[in-house]
Amino acid sequence: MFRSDLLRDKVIVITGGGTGLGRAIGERYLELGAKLAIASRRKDVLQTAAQEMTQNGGEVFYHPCDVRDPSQVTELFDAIYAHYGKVDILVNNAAGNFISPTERLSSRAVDSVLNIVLHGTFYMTLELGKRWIEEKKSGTMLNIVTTYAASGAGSGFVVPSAAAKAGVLTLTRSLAVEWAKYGIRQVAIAPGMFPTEGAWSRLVPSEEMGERLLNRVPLHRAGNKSELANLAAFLVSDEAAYINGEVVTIDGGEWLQGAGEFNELADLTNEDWDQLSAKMRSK
Ligand SMILES: CCCCCCCCCCC/C=C/C(=O)SCCNC(=O)CCNC(=O)[C@H](O)C(C)(C)COP(=O)(O)OP(=O)(O)OC[C@H]1O[C@@H](n2cnc3c(N)ncnc32)[C@H](O)[C@@H]1OP(=O)(O)O
Ligand SMILES: NC(=O)C1=CN([C@@H]2O[C@H](COP(=O)(O)OP(=O)(O)OC[C@H]3O[C@@H](n4cnc5c(N)ncnc54)[C@H](OP(=O)(O)O)[C@@H]3O)[C@@H](O)[C@H]2O)C=CC1
Repeated sequence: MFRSDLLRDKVIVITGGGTGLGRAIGERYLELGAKLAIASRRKDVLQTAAQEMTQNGGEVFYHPCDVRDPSQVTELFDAIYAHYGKVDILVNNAAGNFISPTERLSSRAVDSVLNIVLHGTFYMTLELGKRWIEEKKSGTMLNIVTTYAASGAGSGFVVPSAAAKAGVLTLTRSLAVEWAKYGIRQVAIAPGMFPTEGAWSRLVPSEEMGERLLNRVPLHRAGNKSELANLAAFLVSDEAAYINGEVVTIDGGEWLQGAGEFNELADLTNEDWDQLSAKMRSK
C-alpha cells in the first residue's frame, strides 16, 4: 500500500505504544522504516512489546513514563533525545477510560481520566513543542481521540473521557494554527470500535452486548487494527504534509448511523417496504 521507506529514519514517540492500538500503529511504522520510542507506566509491558516488535528487525526504545506527571514527561524526552538525538513525530495515544454513571464518580476517578487524557496529552505536546521550536525543527503530532469527541455529541457513561477527548481535539485544532509558523503539524484520528483488551475489559459490559453493538455499524463489523495503523501512517507521513488540524473518523459509518434520523429504517425488509409503500400511496 505504501512505499516501504515512507517513514524511513523518522523517530516516532508513541504513548501507550506497548498495547492495543498504540502497538499496532508502532508495528506498522516499523515496517515503514521508522525508529520507535514507546512509553507508558508499566515497564514489563513495554519491555515485552519492544522485544516482540523487533523480532523482524527495527529499533524500539522504551522508557516508563506516567504522562500525568510533567517531570516524568521531561525525563522521557531527555532519555529519547539521549538515545536517538531527535524526535520527528509524536503520537498521543495513551488514555484511560471506564464506564460508570457520572453521579457515581468520585473526584479522584474524574481526575484520573482527565489527567491521563487531557493533561497527559497536553504535557507531552508542550514538552516536545518547546524543544522543536528551540531547535527550529518541524514535526508532526497525531492525537488519538474518539468518535464521541469528533462528532461533538459527547457520550453518557464515559463523561470524563468525553470531556477530555473533546479538549484534546480542541488542542489539536488550536495548535494547528498557532504552531504552523514553526512547521509543526497537528492531526487527529477518531476511531470507532476496535476491540482491544484495554478498551473492551473496561467499556463493554458483556460479550453478548459486544456482538449486538456491531449491528449499529453500517459495515456490520469492528475495525481491524491494521486499517487504523495504515491511516496513522499516512497522516504522519510527508505525503499528508498539507493536512493540518483535521480529525479523520474511522468507524465504518457508526456515528453517522446514529445521527441520521431515518437510518433505523435500514432494518426494514423489501417486503416491509412493499407494504409500506402501498399503504402510503393509498393515502
Ligand atoms: C455499551 C456501549 C459499549 C460501546 C463499546 C464500544 C467501544 C468503542 C469506543 C471506545 C472509546 C475508547 C476510549 C478509550 O480510551 S479505551 C482505553 C482504555 N484503556 C485504559 O483505560 C487503560 C488505562 N486505564 C487505567 O489504568 C484505569 O482504568 C484508570 C483510568 C482508572 C487509571 O488507573 P489508576 O491506577 O490511576 O486509577 P485507580 O485505580 O487508582 O483509580 C482512580 C480512581 O478512579 C476510580 N475508578 C477506577 N475505576 C473505576 C470504575 N470502573 N468505576 C468507577 N470509578 C472507578 C477509583 O475508585 C479511584 O477513585 P477513589 O480513590 O475515589 O476510589
Ligand atoms: N479500542 C477502541 O475501540 C478505541 C480506542 N480509542 C483510543 O485509542 C487509544 C488506544 O486505546 P486501546 O489501545 O484501545 O487501549 P489500551 O488500554 O490498550 O491503551 C491505553 C494505553 O495507554 C497507556 N496509559 C494509560 N495511562 C497512562 C499514563 N498515565 N501514562 C502513560 N501511559 C498510560 C496504557 O499503558 P500502561 O497501563 O502501561 O500505562 C496503555 O498502553 C486511546 O487513546 C483510546 O482512547 C478511541 C476509540 C476507540
